[in-house]
Amino acid sequence: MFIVVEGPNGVGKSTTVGCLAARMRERGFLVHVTTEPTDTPLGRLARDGEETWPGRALALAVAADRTLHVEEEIRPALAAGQVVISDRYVQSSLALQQLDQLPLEEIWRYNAHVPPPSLSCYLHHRPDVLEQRLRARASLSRLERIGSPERELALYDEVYRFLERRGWRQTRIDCRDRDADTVAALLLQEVQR
Ligand SMILES: Nc1ncnc2c1ncn2[C@@H]1O[C@H](COP(=O)(O)OP(=O)(O)O)[C@@H](O)[C@H]1O
Ligand SMILES: Cc1cn([C@H]2C[C@H](O)[C@@H](COP(=O)(O)OP(=O)(O)O)O2)c(=O)[nH]c1=O
Repeated sequence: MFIVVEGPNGVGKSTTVGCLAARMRERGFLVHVTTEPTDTPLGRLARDGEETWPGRALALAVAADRTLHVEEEIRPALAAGQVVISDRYVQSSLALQQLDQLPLEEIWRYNAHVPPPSLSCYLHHRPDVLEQRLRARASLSRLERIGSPERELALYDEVYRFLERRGWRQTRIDCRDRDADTVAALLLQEVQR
């Protein structure tokens, strides 16, 4: 089982992934948690380049990192019988690289070769709450500065419809008035279904 958690900056992806992993481990699953960009030389290069590179270079670097992530980490963990939960995957590129004016079809071409997850979980929330959370951060990345929670939510909605048409298994969870563990419990129900 390969589960990905997606959504705009500050929506609670990392926190929810932690809660979902804990709930699954309690139920006896072997869980491997991972994140994109990865904590590898290629992933760190993409993170460092985000501030200054042209959008297309960043899109390609992130797609290269994802390709290696699949081959060297995700597939081996799945083959070993682990459940893999990734904080960000293809949807992040389809949404975020559009902030750099790249067309959706071009971003899709860079990512079309990686396997679809068993389930992609899109977390969403009210834009004003996300804005408040971003304001609490010490610094913002370039993409956080040029985008906005409202724009990111609109892009993720568009990407959700785009992937529906391509037959991806997805679920969309409203995080309003739900703590991270409640969101994780809802995700687990979806996973079990
Ligand atoms: N469901 C939730 N309800 C309230 N606060 C949350 C929830 N999920 C996450 N948070 C808080 O929101 C902030 C951003 O969460 P984080 O997991 O870092 O988001 P992301 O990984 O999507 O950027 C953190 O301070 C976290 O504690
Ligand atoms: C996964 C992914 C990340 N990124 C960029 C967005 C962010 O600026 C940067 C780091 O991702 P982010 O999830 O914001 O990392 P963290 O919260 O750990 O700092 O990578 C893309 O541009 N496309 C992608 O597909």
